[in-house]
Amino acid sequence: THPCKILLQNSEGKSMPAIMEGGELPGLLVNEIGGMHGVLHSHTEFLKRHFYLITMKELLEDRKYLRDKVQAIYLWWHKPVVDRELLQSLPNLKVIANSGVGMDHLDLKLIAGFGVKMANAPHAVSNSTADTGMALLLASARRIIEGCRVAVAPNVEYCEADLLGVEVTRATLGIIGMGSIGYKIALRARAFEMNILYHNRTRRKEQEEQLVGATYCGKLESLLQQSDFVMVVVSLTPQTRKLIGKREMELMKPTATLINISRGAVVDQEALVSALQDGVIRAAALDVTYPEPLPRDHPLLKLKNVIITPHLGIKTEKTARMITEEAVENILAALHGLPMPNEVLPN
Ligand SMILES: O=CC(=O)O
Repeated sequence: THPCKILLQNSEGKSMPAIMEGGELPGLLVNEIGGMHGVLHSHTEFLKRHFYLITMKELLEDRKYLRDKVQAIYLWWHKPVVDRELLQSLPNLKVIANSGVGMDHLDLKLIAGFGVKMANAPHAVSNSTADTGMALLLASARRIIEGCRVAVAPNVEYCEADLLGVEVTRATLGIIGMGSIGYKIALRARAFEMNILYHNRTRRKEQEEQLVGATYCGKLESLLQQSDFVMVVVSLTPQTRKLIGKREMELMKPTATLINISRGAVVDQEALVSALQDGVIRAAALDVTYPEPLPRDHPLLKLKNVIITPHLGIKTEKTARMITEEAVENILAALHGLPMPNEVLPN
């Protein structure tokens, strides 16, 4: 057990770890409590067992006292925005914990330059994100959204052939990115008897053994050429920006479906619109786009062969709770000078 788990367990319902001088709880800055961009109301009791909660509004109203008190920030859904001005205004800030795995919204070098540590929450999110990927795959293959529209609009005329979908069982799934989410997708795909290919910077022999029968494609091209479904699961970095562009879509089968559950910018969206309009690929299912949400007049919203969901990836109540627990573990570790379970370093 990580030492922080012990800290958490000890403090559950009992006395809280007193970190600041005089036994005060350390200040934790959050954007707001509840509302559109705030930590969940239902998590505040748990957070308050460990921290003195401070919202951005309170911080801006108070100036000195609260600024000195803040030792940690918990970013809920990318908020508050961490910029130089905020970092400069918090002299005792030691750690920032992010409520998810992707850190592309943060300037990691800038934050590290202030001597502030960072953590993400990779374990909490992997199951629910993999579920979202499979949900999109199945919905697109079996035309669930179109079918639903037909079913609820009683006067719509349709012929059976219009709703013929693609068979998922024993189809080939190409997973781009074999991290913890990619692995969970492969586990699910195995239950659908899918033929699994994956591409990753480095070969993951251990995962291959556990999955039995997942084949490594050192070349992305080879995965794209063979797959009926291509699932994008890599994090967004300068190396993966527009990883899937015109050329990559042209390598895919015309019957193939592209599913993106990572970040919109990993796929070249203009190239995707053309590929879908021209029948270069069959369909796309996207949980992520750029920007989010798309402007109402965006061409992707007019295409019939696209499913778009509003970044639902990690959104279940259980995952949200686990994310907050993982964040608290990381923050407590940093504040106690212990190794953080999920420290993220600038690369
Ligand atoms: O988008 C979700 C995450 O980064 O975990």
